[in-house]
Amino acid sequence: MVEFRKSIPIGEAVSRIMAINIEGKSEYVSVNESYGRFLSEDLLATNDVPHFDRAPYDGYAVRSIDTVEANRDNPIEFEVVDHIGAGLVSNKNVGPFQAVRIMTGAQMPESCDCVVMLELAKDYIKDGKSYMSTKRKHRPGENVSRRGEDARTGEVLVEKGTKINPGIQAMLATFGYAKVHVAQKPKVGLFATGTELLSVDEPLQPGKIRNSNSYMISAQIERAGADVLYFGTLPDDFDTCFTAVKEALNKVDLLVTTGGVSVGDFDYLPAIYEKLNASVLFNKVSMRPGSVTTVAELDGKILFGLSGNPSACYVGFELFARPVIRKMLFSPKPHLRKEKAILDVDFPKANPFTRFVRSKLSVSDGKLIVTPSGLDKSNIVMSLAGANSLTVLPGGTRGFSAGDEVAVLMLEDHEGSEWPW
Ligand SMILES: Nc1nc2c(c(=O)[nH]1)N[C@H]1C(S)=C(S)[C@@H](COP(=O)(O)OP(=O)(O)OC[C@H]3O[C@@H](n4cnc5c(N)ncnc54)[C@H](O)[C@@H]3O)O[C@H]1N2
Ligand code: MOO
Repeated sequence: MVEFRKSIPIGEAVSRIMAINIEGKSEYVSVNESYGRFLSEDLLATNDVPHFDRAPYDGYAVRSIDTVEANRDNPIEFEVVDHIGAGLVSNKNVGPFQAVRIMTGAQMPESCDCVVMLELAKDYIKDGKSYMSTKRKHRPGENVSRRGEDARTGEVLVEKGTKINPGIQAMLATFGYAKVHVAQKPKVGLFATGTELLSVDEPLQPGKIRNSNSYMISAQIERAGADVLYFGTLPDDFDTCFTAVKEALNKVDLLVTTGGVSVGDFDYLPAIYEKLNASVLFNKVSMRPGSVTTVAELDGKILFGLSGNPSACYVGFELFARPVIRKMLFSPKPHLRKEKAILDVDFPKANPFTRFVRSKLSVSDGKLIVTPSGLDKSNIVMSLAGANSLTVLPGGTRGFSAGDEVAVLMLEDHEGSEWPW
């Protein structure tokens, strides 16, 4: 007798998972190791940037008031009293019609309020002294990079939960964060179940296939920002699977398995959850692919029983496991980014279930266009490589036509452009 399963809408399934009280933890790592990690605290400016007025050009620092009379027919002469490069500070008190030759990045002398660029100055020696002259009137503050123009002390510059990119790396160094608080990477355990599974280096045998889900899901776990603890493959044997899952749970924050969740004679995951006394959040979702996805919770750990069918497995991970990982990484928006796009092909057949079609999103004439990246069946592997998105086709009584506007979930990878742009 096949057990009865009550199918729930995808939104309800996601809500049940996200309602589990599971929190991320923080750790303190060197800035050298922080690229690609997620901030576990807001990033604050610890000083003004720049923290002194400075020259943004090579030139002469002068008092703007001394240039008021300068014009094409009336060059104004300045005595050059000092010469500084970036990193040096002039201690000269610059008086009327005096100048400091200053290089880009150097701190402005106290009494100067503008910089005459080298290109607008003529320099010469007279009676053994250095002079320069300019024919250009300068405004107060002209060619000066002001203290605090880039950032002000105490400003929140980047919010908690943001992935550290090269620009944030620059900020961290700018503010002297030799170490930074980031989210600990959740440890996600992974098993692939199935007696039919061969390893990547084995030759094909009758009735057997190579295990591709482990490699796919490992990459998805890493793309989401977590660490993988790969426990290998398991045969379709209840006792072996039960012991392996039970032991693995002690070592991980989340556990992903692929295969063995349907109603077949060797689909043991549902029975394993029962014997573990885990509370099953759902075991059927009104979606394709991934309808058999079964998710349970035990002692604050979530067990994701993903389908063995590769496309169903892929979609199940992105919709159900990824947001939990991102939540543990403090992301305020843990779900896949949603955009609207124009469908490029017809889906004439109505389907009672919401479909997540592996698809390729591209921009054409300023519009987002989406087209399937291959065959739309749950056992398909090949459509995944070219997929940068999942097209959402809500279940209902009608099909969809080319030109319809649809929701698209983005999978984060962006293709480059041809040259020239
Ligand atoms: N009578 C019914 N049969 C099936 C139902 C149903 O409702 N009633 N659901 C179908 C749907 S939908 C799906 S999806 C599959 C899901 O089955 P399982 O998740 O239990 O997965 P398995 O049976 O173990 O495997 C399915 C398929 O995927 C291949 N596979 C498994 N593991 C891997 C791997 N690591 N790498 C690559 N391929 C893998 C496996 O060989 C099977 O071909 O059930 C339907 N049946
Ligand atoms: O769960 Mo199956 O993947 O609906 O296709």
